[in-house]
Amino acid sequence: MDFSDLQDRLLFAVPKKGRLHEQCVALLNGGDIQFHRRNRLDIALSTNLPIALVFLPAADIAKFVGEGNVDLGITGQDMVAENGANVEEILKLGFGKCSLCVQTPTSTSYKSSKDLVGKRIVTSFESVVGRYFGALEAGMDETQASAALWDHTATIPLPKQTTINYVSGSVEAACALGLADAIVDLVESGETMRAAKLHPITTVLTTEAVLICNPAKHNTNPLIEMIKRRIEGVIAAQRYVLCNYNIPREKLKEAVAITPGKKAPTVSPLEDNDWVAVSSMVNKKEVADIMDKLEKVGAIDVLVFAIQNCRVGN
Ligand SMILES: Nc1ncnc2c1ncn2[C@@H]1O[C@H](COP(=O)(O)OP(=O)(O)OP(=O)(O)O)[C@@H](O)[C@H]1O
Ligand SMILES: O=P(O)(O)OC[C@H]1O[C@H](OP(=O)(O)OP(=O)(O)O)[C@H](O)[C@@H]1O
Ligand SMILES: [Mg+2]
Repeated sequence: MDFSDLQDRLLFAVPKKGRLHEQCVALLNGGDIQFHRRNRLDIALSTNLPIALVFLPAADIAKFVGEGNVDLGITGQDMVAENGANVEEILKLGFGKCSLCVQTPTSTSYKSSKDLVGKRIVTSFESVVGRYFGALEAGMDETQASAALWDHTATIPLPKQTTINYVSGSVEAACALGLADAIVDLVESGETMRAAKLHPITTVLTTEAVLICNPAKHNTNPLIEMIKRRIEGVIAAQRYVLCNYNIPREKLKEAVAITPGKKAPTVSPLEDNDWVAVSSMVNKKEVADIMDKLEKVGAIDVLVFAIQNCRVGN
């Protein structure tokens, strides 16, 4: 493969490994973006669309999209902040959710991030943490310092009193090894933090996986909007199920209040005039509760179907 193979193709970067990789591949499959990735090759040409998939470390994707080397990508919002990348977030994907937290040993009594000004911090998020402590040193409170991370126009001085040291992984080990007074790293379940005898002091930012594009490219290539709609459909299909049931006409209002649907449920007449059939999308997580409620108001033949794929209104 060489440069000419990529011409006239939309370049779409996805994490090559790690936490976001599998779910990204599931989105590509669900959206019928077909590709064959040859062993050890990080670029795969789509076999059914004018797209080239570029498999990159999640940490680099925001930078490549921001600088226009690739058109579209999936990465974490934390990576967008860390790279200070000028990208357009076009869709939140609902996975890779976690928080970037300031953490200290449980044996210490620091109460807030302000207490850590002048101390030694170890992190993989050198830029975000530098700006965060720079903002604290400049007199901002923690909420203002977090907000300033997303403000491209804010000029934040580098921290002068606080020492920020970079490590590429296993950040939680730094305090026990005597390298740091506090660390800043991602927390999801909290298991890693607790195992290292750390506790959270402040949340610097919350993050999830997002579809991002280069701002100059969004309106120039209709494929970007098409991919966004396809991925939205896959996510909605994962999130919702279709619930069908029969209900006495006189109870319809109560039942519809339980299953209002995305826009409105479909109500169809039955041969028996006293009854109607209802079909409605419901949130998968709430389905058992909804079925209990439907039964209580007199619904019968309640059936729940998985949705293979869908397109829903916004
Ligand atoms: N524990 C977690 N729970 C949810 N999302 C996470 C978690 N850890 C990381 N992420 C998200 O996934 C992104 C990529 O993290 P990942 O750990 O896959 O990258 P990495 O650390 O560079 O790779 P690896 O850990 O394989 O070396 C992060 O930027 C963040 O948005
Ligand atoms: O709150 P938890 O559910 O325990 O998840 C948080 C951990 O997950 C990530 O690490 P990862 O597993 O990617 O390892 P790494 O440090 O080598 O990147 C992150 O850096 C935390 O260490
Ligand atoms: Mg990791």
